[in-house]
Amino acid sequence: MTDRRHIKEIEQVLGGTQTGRDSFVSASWRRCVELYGMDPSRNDPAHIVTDAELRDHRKQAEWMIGAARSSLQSLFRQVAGQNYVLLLTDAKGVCVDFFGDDLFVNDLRGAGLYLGSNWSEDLAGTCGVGACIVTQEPVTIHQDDHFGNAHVSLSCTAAPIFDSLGGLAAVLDISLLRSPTPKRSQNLAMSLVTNAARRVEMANLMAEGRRDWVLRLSDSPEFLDVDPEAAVRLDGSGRVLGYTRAARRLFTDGGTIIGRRIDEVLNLTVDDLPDLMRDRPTEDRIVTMRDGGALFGHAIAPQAPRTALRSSRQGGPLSGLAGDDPAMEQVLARAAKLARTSVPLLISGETGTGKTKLARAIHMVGTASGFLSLDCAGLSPDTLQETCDTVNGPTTLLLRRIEDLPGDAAAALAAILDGRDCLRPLSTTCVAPGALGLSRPLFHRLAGATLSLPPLRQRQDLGTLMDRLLRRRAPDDMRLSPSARAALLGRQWPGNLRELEQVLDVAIALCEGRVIDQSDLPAPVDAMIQATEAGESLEQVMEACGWNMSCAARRLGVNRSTVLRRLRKAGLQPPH
Ligand SMILES: Nc1ncnc2c1ncn2[C@@H]1O[C@H](COP(=O)(O)OP(=O)(O)OP(=O)(O)O)[C@@H](O)[C@H]1O
Repeated sequence: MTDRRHIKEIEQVLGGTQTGRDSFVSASWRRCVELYGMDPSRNDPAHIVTDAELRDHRKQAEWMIGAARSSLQSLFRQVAGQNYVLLLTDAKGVCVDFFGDDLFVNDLRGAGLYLGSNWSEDLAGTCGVGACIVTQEPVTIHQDDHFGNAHVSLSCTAAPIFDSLGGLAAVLDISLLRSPTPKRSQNLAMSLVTNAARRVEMANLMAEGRRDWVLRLSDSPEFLDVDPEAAVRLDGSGRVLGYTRAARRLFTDGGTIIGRRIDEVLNLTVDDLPDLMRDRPTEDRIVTMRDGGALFGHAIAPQAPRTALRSSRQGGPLSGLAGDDPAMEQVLARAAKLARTSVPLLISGETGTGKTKLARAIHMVGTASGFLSLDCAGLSPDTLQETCDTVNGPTTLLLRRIEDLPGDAAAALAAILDGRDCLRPLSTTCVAPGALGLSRPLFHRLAGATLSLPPLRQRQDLGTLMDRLLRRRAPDDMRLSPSARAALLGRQWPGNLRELEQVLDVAIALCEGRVIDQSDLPAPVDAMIQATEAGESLEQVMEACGWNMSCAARRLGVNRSTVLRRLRKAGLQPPH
């Protein structure tokens, strides 16, 4: 487009005519004339700050340059040989870092695509960086989208980078000196630059967050651990300390995000974060949102000493494991004191009492930064050795179900523990410690102290645990009817907390409305086993239940319509 046509189009846009330009371009042209008093016919050269000013800008942006470096390098490798230039500018538009082909340095410098150039809109007119700073959104300013004639050969695609408090910190720009005419030729550049900006925000949040929980979130399980979409940094009570831009989508009301509690928007509290750590399969780390959506979560535990989480009474992972139960209080108080030592711990209790969960919480409160988890059943000495060879610094070694450890692996374990002081074993077992049958040397290397978890039927905090699990696993306002609650409180729970979780999951799935009733509860495992063992016929069950469908359904562990169907099939009818 000639200079004259470009100027004419700007005049038309100012006069209110739609010329087919993107609206954010027209808005920027208007600002250039009406706000900054610019003249499109002037051929202003690039604005370059002085060396002293550049030093100041770079110094202020030092942390961002550090966080962005590796993302910029990898982005530059991706576009190598295609004549793209990468600019990192600060929030004022001054280029503080630069990657370009040395062959074109003079051309790039002349066009202002270089260190120290100032691309703020009030100086450079409509341009990628300037428009991005004003709109705080990714933009492509392609060729004659630029306001001044000096820049109309450029194509610039820019994405904002936000600091963890939500303020604009920098702009990442990818530019071409000469590009194909269609604007859509830059769609790929847009996707590259927005992804790179997201990674820079993530790197920055991770670098800040070593003393806090970080919860990373992704729509798809494949990318969760390698390239998550969003992240929040949380304090010990689950309040947001920092976030990446993409995490704004969680807080849809548009208010301030810092200081908000994560359980306002997600069905989890900070006590649930250990369940989202990397030792769990990705598919199991589903986080449901209060609005009904679901995401995959990856929780990263604090790495540095966490003074705020030291005792179970002060909040944190240990206190979240129990409500008001005297036996659990004693176990957790003991665990809190032992957690920060390097004493090997043996945690015993029936299946599903929460031994693994307690071990993770102890790791969280302790000082070791590394965490390894192994199931002992079928563990080979080679796998054990290979896993322990990855250790680099103080590490917790969680050994699940130590009673199942094969003999040859037991010998290897004793040797490994002898050779590596940095490994702290936390073992779990369903067998009483005295009956474990481990060799004496290995026993002493594993059980410096023991912790014994009570079965759920003996705990006095069953009601609190039910409420917490329901809040975590069910939609917002789902609750238990008084009779369902009483029925659950009266059960024996041979499968302990695991069984409780499963019973609630079934009830939530079967419940039609918002109130879980007795008929939504699966039959107690014991009753099912007894019914099968006693070989009760359908008729006997019906008689025992006074022909009450709901009662029979519960006793058989099926729903009412199944009972009805079976009755019809068996030709049974209630006695008149
Ligand atoms: N205090 C708790 N509050 C809520 N849920 C819990 C609690 N403790 C454990 N759970 C849940 O119960 C289930 C079983 O817990 P965990 O795996 O820790 O038990 P375990 O004693 O190690 O079981 P096993 O001996 O069978 O391996 C898990 O899904 C866990 O999230």
